[in-house]
Amino acid sequence: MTVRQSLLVKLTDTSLAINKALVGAEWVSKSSTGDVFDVTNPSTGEVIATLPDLGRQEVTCAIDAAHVAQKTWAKRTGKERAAILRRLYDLMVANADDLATILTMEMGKPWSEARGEILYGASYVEWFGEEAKRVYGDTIPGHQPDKRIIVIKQPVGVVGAITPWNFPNAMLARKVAPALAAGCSMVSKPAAQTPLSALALAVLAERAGLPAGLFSVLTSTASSEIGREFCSNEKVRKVTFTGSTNVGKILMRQGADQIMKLGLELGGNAPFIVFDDADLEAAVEGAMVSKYRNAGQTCVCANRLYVQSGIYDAFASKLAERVRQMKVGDGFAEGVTTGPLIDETALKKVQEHVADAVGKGAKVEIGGKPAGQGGLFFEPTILTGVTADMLVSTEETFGPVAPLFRFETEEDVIELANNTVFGLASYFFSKDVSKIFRVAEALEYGMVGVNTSLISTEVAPFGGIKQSGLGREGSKYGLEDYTEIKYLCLSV
Ligand SMILES: O=CCCC(=O)O
Repeated sequence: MTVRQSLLVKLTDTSLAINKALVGAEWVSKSSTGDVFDVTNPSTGEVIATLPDLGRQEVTCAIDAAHVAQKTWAKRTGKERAAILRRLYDLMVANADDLATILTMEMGKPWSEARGEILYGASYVEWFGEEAKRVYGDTIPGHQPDKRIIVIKQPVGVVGAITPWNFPNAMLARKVAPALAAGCSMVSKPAAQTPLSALALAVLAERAGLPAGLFSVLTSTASSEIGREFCSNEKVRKVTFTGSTNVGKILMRQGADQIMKLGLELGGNAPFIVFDDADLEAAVEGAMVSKYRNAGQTCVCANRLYVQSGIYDAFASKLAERVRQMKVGDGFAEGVTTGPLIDETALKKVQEHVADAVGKGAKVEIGGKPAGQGGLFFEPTILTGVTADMLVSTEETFGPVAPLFRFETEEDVIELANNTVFGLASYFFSKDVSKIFRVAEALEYGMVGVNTSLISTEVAPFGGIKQSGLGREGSKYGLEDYTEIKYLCLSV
């Protein structure tokens, strides 16, 4: 197993680039089958590491270790758990440059954006470390004179986590941090495209003093096999997953026999609404951040931009002015704002969405095609004259394409925005206070950004309704999702 020189030479601390998987207490360089898989840099297509391709045998080992380790961990005080998480947070910040380099190499996003993700991931570790000391219960006045009722919260136990490639550090950090804070253990399976960031996090967790066995990182291409084991192994008490709605449904079905506790952060189809009375500059800035962050590969990315007739042309032209200044390329190159898409399938989907829209009458204002000389890059794109019969209206594009729909009234746009099975993030821009409350309450979404698209933070509950998922990540609610409520009834 190897990590290639092209990655190692970019690191200050090369021991963060690991070519082994962490199974319980053991770093393993060989799978039981001997299978391996390559990790490639999506900007160059070059192989940067070869890792053991683990299967069911290693998953059960990791779960067994997590089961044993969790019992002791749960007995530690919140303050002790907090101290380890604080050390992990400090290590993540101290090593942010290297962690960002590993992330950009395996995922492609611009290095400064990758560094931002590391700090974002670290913020969850800091937050949940602090919250570890505040897993409060409750007392309830008894229902009979001799009765006293006490509510306590206990860790759910072993958690299986499946995390995505688009935020290889932050999505894992915001699962493992609350799990550990609550007294759970975690067996994680990062996306096969981006396992190196997860392994680096495990190295730092070990350095922070996390007891062995509590946090495994399984490198594998066998996602469905591992998901099935998570859902059917009786030692696992919760499965947390960030990814597609289709896979979320499969996990729900597979977990049914065990009544598995599930945390699901699934697909979105975010509406981004600009009313005539919006602050135009703020709306354009919001669209830039929401639409083009991570080359549009974010579950909370604006997918459908609804712009009211009176401001449509001005918004389209100002947005195009900003998009024209964007630079596509390798995430390590100076001034690059947009990296590659993750793979060929992603590129094909974006091309298909643009071709479908154009075929049905949309106009490409800017972009609209793969960028540069081949590879996985796609030009930041704006489509105008977009209508509800186009694929961009119903499916998540997951690419740097902003389709601008025109609307006339508040009632119309609420209906259009809610006309989807998804309910993750939504955004709107208006200066009218009454309208702000009306629209925010009418949007059927777990998160609503009002005059801002910067909604992701460790202090707020991130999550969706409808087919966008179950549970919340971040905030006090994110910790509660890793606890069980037990009530004690005392006769005195
Ligand atoms: O893609 C999913 C999550 C992105 C975020 O936390 O802002």
